[in-house]
Amino acid sequence: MVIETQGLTKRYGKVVAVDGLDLRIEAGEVYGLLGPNGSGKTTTILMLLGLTEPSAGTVRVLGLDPTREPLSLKKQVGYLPDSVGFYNEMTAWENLAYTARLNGLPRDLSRIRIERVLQRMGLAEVAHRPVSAFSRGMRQRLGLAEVLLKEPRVVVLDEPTLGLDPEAAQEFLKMIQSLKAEGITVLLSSHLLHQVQTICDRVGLFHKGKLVLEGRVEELAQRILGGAYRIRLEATPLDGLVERLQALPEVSRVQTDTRGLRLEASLDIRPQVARTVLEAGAALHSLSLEQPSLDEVYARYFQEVRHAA
Ligand SMILES: Nc1ncnc2c1ncn2[C@@H]1O[C@H](COP(=O)(O)OP(=O)(O)OP(=O)(O)O)[C@@H](O)[C@H]1O
Repeated sequence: MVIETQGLTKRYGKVVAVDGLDLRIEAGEVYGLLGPNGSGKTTTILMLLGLTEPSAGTVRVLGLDPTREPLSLKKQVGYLPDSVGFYNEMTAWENLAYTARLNGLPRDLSRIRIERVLQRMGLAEVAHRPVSAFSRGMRQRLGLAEVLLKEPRVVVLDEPTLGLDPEAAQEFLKMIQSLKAEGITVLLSSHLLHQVQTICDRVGLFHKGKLVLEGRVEELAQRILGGAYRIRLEATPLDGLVERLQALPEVSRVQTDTRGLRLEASLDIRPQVARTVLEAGAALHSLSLEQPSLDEVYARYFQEVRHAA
């Protein structure tokens, strides 16, 4: 087990930021800590890194106690905080060289590694430009390059896609995923389930400091939402459409609301939906894939729990 916590708890006065967390993450896993603002993700990360001390419970990362052995831990665990600070007037290369020096890397080795990480993060061409000219996406990639300089065994990323446009976010997620191929264990936090679900092996959903749901993404989406895909459409007239759409084998439910129809389906069947609407003689005004929000997953989860009780 690369990361293991038992009963991990952090209190700030009366606030219980993290409440009795039992987390087990294996080598080479990409694990997503998910949850709304204030649910305890950052506090958990800080305890895993030894940057804040637990109020109760135990933490082991690579077998080390982060509070007692912070230096050994820091050598093997890379951390990308939600906002990375660079020296703006320095170039990407100079920033990395500075970090390498702080990490005590010999000059020759540091040169080789800097080349490698810049190349890998797609920053080789801008290596000698000042960081002040970098976009948020480039800064994040430089942040990850910096983390990879020490060739860590574990990488922890706090809200890595925050503030990135969808394309930059996808690109960055792919880079994170590529770490897995090298056997690096990745822990990332996010409140965007739909964004991270493509790269995580497992996710844990936080709610008020507690891990309320954990598992493989497909299982969760399938289990909690009954269908991984939400399709929204506007068409006129709606008469008879609900029945026709309901009859599609992939569709598990159809709902009408003020904006039109909403389907849940086991696959992305937008082409079949379009065909069905047109065959019904209706006009199709819009058709899109809706991503389930994390709140919805929670809502459904609690509904299910109540129902079971
Ligand atoms: N240093 C602190 N002092 C007091 N309370 C804190 C401190 N840090 C966090 N908290 C509280 O602990 C709870 C969990 O916060 P945390 O930052 O871990 O959540 P989060 O899930 O990371 O949220 P976000 O998505 O906003 O980053 C919140 O209620 C927060 O207000």
